[in-house]
Amino acid sequence: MALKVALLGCGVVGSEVVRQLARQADDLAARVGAPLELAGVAVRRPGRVRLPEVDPALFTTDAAALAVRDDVDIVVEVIGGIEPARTLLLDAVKAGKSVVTANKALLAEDGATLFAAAQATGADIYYEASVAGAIPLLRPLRESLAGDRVERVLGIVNGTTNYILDRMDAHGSGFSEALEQAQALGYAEADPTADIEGFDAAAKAAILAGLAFHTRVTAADVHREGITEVSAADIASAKAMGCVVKLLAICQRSPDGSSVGVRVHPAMLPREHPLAGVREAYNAVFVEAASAGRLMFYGAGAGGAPTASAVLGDLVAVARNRLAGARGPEETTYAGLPVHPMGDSVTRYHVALDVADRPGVLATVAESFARNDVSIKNVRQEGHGDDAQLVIVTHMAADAALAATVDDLRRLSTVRSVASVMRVEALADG
Ligand SMILES: NC(=O)C1=CN([C@@H]2O[C@H](COP(=O)(O)OP(=O)(O)OC[C@H]3O[C@@H](n4cnc5c(N)ncnc54)[C@H](O)[C@@H]3O)[C@@H](O)[C@H]2O)C=CC1
Ligand SMILES: N[C@@H](CC=O)C(=O)O
Ligand code: NA
Repeated sequence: MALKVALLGCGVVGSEVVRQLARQADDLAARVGAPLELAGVAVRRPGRVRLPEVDPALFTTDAAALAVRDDVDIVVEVIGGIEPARTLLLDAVKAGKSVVTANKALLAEDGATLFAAAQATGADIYYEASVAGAIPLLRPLRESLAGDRVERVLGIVNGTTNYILDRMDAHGSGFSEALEQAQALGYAEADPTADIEGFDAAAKAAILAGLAFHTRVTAADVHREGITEVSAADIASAKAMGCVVKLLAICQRSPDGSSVGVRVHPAMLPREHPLAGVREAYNAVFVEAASAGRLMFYGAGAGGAPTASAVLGDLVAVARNRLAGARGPEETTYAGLPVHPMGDSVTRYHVALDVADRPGVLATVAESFARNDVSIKNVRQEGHGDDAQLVIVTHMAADAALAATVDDLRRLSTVRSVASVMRVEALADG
């Protein structure tokens, strides 16, 4: 007997899910052990969706009714955002439906409620597409690495911002032009503020940290900075240092293991760093585990077809579970580790200062760093006279110490302005 699938949302990802379901119907049926049949497709404006693969009678604007209909076994949610997606999925789970979703915003805001409801009814919630699109990452973290101790997860998890930064770096494109291209290619969120201000990456970081450290982490716990402040000058400065600028998500245990840090911000990476070569809308994530060592996951992080691949992989998995009367592994949050404040995070920094080119300037600047316990790795001067700029790279320092140093520097009469402050991530301190 066929398993009936309700599709909620039919935009970039949803329409590709429909196409793949139709194209691969026989193979999917063979893999699952039963055909997967669309029970209905919930859309906002039916007249605007042109999909010859779908019987027009299957379109509905009543997502709420479709999600709990008796004949529906599996609900696939690709609407996005918090509401109505949360209510739709909660009702579906309470009605015993298996759920597949790509909605990281919802999972990072209120995954706990959904998972608790799923536990109560024994329903599956799978969400591989929600982080790093097509890349199998969540199931490896949840299942393959369940016997190891993950120490750090670091990566590029937003395709839109990687596309923009890559275009600015490699083609000299302007920010708005590159964003428009990313939107046209189907990479951006419905409101691209979610991408460029780092909300999307922060939601993904929360999901990754939760799985990696067996701890409940929400988007609100994540330190978030987007890329709107990254200027062409920052990118040029990075280039001069042999670096590129990337938006990174970093989830890390504290050295004593008693807390975790979860942050999203632009950072400079040396060009030889494996993440520096991640171009266009690709994503890549390092997972560092005690026994496995360093693993790297790379692939298409955004776009209709790649994301549909992850959705269909989950669909097959929950369908198989359903037929077997089984359930996928649950979220484990037993560790309950606190998320430490950004000030306690430790990394290196690149600081560019517009200064007066006169004797003693370097000494006053160096004193500010020393006073705050931030050790300087190297200093270089660019320009002379009124155009002089000091570019300083530090060794590892706490974020709070660097912030205090920058406050100090702003008060120095010899420093005209702090032109740029950016974190520098490398594989090892040097
Ligand atoms: N586009 C991408 O590359 C990726 C997207 N995702 C996630 O997948 C989800 C969908 O993303 P896209 O397809 O790109 O967005 P989209 O904006 O292209 O599609 C969403 C669709 O849902 C429809 N919709 C809104 N409210 C509805 C309602 N009440 N009932 C029925 N339909 C409704 C909209 O009209 C739209 O067609 C989001 O959660 C997004 O974060 C995840 C990974 C990659
Ligand atoms: N807007 C997101 C889509 C995938 O999650 C991105 O650009 O990465
Ligand atoms: Na994924």
